Amino acid sequence: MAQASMVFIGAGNMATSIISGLLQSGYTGPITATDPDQDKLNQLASGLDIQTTTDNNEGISGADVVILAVKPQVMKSVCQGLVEAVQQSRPLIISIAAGLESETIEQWLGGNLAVIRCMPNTPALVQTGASGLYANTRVSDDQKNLAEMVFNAVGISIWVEKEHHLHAVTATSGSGPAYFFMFMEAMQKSAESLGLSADVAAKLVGQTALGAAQMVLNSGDSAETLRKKVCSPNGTTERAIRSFEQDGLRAAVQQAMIACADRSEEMARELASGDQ
Ligand SMILES: NC(=O)C1=CN([C@@H]2O[C@H](COP(=O)(O)OP(=O)(O)OC[C@H]3O[C@@H](n4cnc5c(N)ncnc54)[C@H](OP(=O)(O)O)[C@@H]3O)[C@@H](O)[C@H]2O)C=CC1
Ligand SMILES: O=C(O)[C@@H]1CCC=N1
Repeated sequence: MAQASMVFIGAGNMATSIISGLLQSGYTGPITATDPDQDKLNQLASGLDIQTTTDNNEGISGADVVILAVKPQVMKSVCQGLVEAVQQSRPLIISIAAGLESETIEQWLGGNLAVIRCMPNTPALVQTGASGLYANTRVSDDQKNLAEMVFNAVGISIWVEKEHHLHAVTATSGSGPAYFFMFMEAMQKSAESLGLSADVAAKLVGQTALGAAQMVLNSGDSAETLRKKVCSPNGTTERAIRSFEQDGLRAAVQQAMIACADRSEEMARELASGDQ
């Protein structure tokens, strides 16, 4: 495993997930995290072999990879504060911000830089993340391998050839965990109203989601085939599935994912024009 020196700018949820995953996967290269909040940094670093600083420029000094993990709305000012340092050392830049295009980030950092854009998701926290990656033309094969190593440490990663496909990745896996959580919330509430305790409902729903996901990934059958295998003719599942179909579940999912991808595109325009 390549042991590049990495700095995470912004020590929030996603950076914490990725750093934890990297360390658990056996990565021993130097890792630094920066954040304005010293308490947050202390909490992150307790028990972990990483460096921390509240000074972004101090953090990126000597780094091979700079992972931008701040909210999209503060990214411009963060990048502007790093221009001089990155123009001198030219590290690989990886942004995980939703919506924000690689060209915009490259411009904000002064231009002529290798930039990878990544759309990860929160299951990275438990090493079952799914990340979409896009590289601009300045990124070398070694740098691509390094980025893959970072995100494979917290799950799986896939490359997209065209940057606009990241809007679809955002609508699928970036925001996707929230859809499943919502479905699980609804199932838990219904199970409770059918008489189960909250604890039992949560356990059964969580284990069922885990089992279903593992079957989709490992059984070799499609989700459609697996669904049909649960449905006994004129049985209970068939009745439930018919009810979902009648209530328009498929159309509702499609509408929600289109709305998500549209918002991702809208954010890209707003951020590039400085409207946010
Ligand atoms: N959450 C998710 O499911 C996903 C998020 N993303 C993207 O990941 C990025 C990070 O999201 P997330 O981890 O949830 O956000 P968080 O708010 O948890 O983390 C961002 C961190 O950056 C800190 N920060 C703010 N300003 C600066 C600065 N000038 N220099 C250094 N650090 C700073 C924030 O501090 P403070 O809180 O004090 O402002 C915060 O600790 C976002 O761009 C988001 O679009 C991508 C995929 C999924
Ligand atoms: O909601 C958001 O904007 C971020 C990006 C994908 C998941 N969370």
